[in-house]
Amino acid sequence: MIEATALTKRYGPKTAVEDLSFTVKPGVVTGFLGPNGAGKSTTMRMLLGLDAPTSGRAVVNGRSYADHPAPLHEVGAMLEARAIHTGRTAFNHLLALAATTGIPRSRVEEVIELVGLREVAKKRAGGFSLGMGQRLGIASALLGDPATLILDEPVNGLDPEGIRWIRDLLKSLAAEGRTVFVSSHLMSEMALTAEHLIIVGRGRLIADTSVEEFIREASNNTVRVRTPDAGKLREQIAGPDVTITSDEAGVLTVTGLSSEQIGRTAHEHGVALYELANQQASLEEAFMELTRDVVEYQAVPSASRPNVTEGNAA
Ligand SMILES: Nc1ncnc2c1ncn2[C@@H]1O[C@H](COP(=O)(O)OP(=O)(O)OP(=O)(O)O)[C@@H](O)[C@H]1O
Repeated sequence: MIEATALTKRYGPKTAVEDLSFTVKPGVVTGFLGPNGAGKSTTMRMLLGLDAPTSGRAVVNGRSYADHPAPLHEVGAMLEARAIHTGRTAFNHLLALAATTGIPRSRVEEVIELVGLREVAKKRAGGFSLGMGQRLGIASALLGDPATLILDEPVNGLDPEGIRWIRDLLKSLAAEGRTVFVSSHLMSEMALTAEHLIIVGRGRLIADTSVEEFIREASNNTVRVRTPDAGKLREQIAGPDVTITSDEAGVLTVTGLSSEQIGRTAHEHGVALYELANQQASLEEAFMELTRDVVEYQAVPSASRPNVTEGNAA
């Protein structure tokens, strides 16, 4: 379990993280999402005791990282996959890390197997591809068999096979009851990997939601209706919270009503429907919309900001 409470980090005049509170629970993969510069890495560094918060608290399993007697067994982390001794072999790199905390050689062999690096374990890590470097980073994180994993952008730069591998690994680690907290700036990737999402923009919390809920909101009742009676249907479904547009003869795009409500009204008034379909915004679009609002909110003084009702955007 990871808990951030009113976490704030300032670098001089720059506020990287502001009043951020969230909880990451064990058993599911939690995605930490936000555009570049949103404060994800800074938050992760504070969770790992690598950066001191200006104010607020970051604890893992009830204690700050530094207060854990054997932190490698408690929290495994991968912040910069390339932060490795390039002159050493992958095996020796892990062995050196293990030796500092009394982890046996057999565990090194185990994690090498687990991340699929057996073939190249005796090669110098300096010659590794980005994907192999990421695997080695994950092997280091897993070395102490920790209950909590914190990984910063582990899929960055990986090929589709590598991405799928990490996705499956993270899910299986969570299924074992671990806390898995993984950052990304790609909504589409997180939708496939995570069950829960903490979304940040400009250092602040934007959403703390399940992926399921996010997807449901993203598909926020825009319905495409094709009918030979568009004029009549338009009259029947019009209302104060309903927006109806038409870019094509005989086709209406409706927000503010569900497909069930439209279908029922059409039936009651004898309007034939040729098509009635929920339109789902792509997750990436929904994510950009969500984070764009934060940028606008920050950039435009409130007095000149138009009064936008949430959920009514065209
Ligand atoms: N040591 C530092 N000194 C000054 N500003 C910093 C420092 N570290 C981070 N920042 C700033 O704080 C903000 C948040 O950075 P951070 O790296 O945490 O974001 P991020 O969400 O991880 O983004 P990215 O995916 O680009 O790494 C950025 O504007 C960044 O420039």
